[in-house]
Amino acid sequence: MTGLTQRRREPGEEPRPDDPDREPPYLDLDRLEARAREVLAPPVYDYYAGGAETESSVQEAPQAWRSWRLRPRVLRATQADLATTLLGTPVGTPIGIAPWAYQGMAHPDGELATRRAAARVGALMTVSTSATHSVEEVAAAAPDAPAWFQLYRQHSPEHTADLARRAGAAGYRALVLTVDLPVLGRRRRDLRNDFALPAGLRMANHPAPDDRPALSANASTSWTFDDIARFAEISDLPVVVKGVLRGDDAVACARAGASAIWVSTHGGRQVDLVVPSAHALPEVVDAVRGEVAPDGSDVEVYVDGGVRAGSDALVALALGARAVFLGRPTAWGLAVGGADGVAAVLTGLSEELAHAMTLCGVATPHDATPDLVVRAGWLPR
Ligand SMILES: Cc1cc2nc3c(=O)[nH]c(=O)nc-3n(C[C@H](O)[C@H](O)[C@H](O)COP(=O)(O)O)c2cc1C
Ligand SMILES: CCCCCCC(=O)C(=O)O
Repeated sequence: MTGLTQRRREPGEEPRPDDPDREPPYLDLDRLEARAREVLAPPVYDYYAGGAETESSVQEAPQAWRSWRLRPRVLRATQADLATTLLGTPVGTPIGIAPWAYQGMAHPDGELATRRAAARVGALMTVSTSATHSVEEVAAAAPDAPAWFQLYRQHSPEHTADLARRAGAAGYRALVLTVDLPVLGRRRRDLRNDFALPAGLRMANHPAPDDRPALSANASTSWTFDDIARFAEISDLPVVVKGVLRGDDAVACARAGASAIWVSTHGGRQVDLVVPSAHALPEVVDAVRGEVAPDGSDVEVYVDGGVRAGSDALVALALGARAVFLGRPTAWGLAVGGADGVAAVLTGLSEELAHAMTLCGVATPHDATPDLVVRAGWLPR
């Protein structure tokens, strides 16, 4: 729309959908989510956005990062470099992609697009068991880029073990056991919508991929501590345990053979009123200090949940996370812009993190130490 027919926009007014200068707002994640909501079918949007029960944990997660304050170091003339290693694998940024299911609902290329985006920006992607492309198809989308495979226990033990083996054979660098889903959380939006995978999409790693399973609150996916060493052996991969929120559990996982602990509330989709990741992280980091992974290196700690800005990520690194993972922001990027959208979200937040690091006198992720943060005394703990 150009020329005389175009009404001048008021300051702060959103461009209309047919406005050609309507660039996707990749750096404003609330607006990006609003844009994704326009393009997604309502039950799909609800599935991605929603959480357990009242969703207070979904709301609280980003706020919890903001209950910390940064203490900048000055006079350091710092040029930030985001490169680091995760379980020995070099990555270009400590901001990675958390596993999230059914990406084909957001974009026809689904996980393939996300994987290509991660490869383009040097970020690590974790691929969900509940993917709409198979473990091998996603690996082949960017064969040289590092990725991890997230494993859910399947009804048949043989099928679960087979998936672990296939992940190893397809070149994934770690197996992520998600332990916070012994049963599915009570997600009121999905119950109300009777949510199921839309026709035409398949659960590609499922034994009967053309089933259209509804998310069932009764499907038990419990792991035990014994599974940690067992799956490391089956796959020949290091095991990351995802969904840990307590120091005692973190130590028990490390002693059972985990190479890394991933602090997560599953995006507030499992337990409502759960302690936010931003507050659980220090306890877990303290607890695993001195714990040794099977290869003799230190047990690493990662975190996700409500990370929406570079400063949130810097707080997480300062509290001891080696990497920070994004869930929903990458879903909104995929829905709005496919691989370009995911890459833009990752690049935007990584640039913000580098900027925050420079402003705080932090040269590398390893230089983000606990003295850099303090709890904001005037906010509820
Ligand atoms: C739509 C959706 C699907 C998810 N699917 C999985 C999954 O298949 N496996 C898993 O371990 N976690 C899953 N998660 C949890 C994410 O890995 C991650 O913990 C969470 O999204 C991080 O919070 P954030 O969305 O606020 O960034 C899912 C999260 C969302 C939003
Ligand atoms: C019975 C397992 C379904 C898991 C679906 C994916 C997931 O983790 C989610 O949060 O949704």
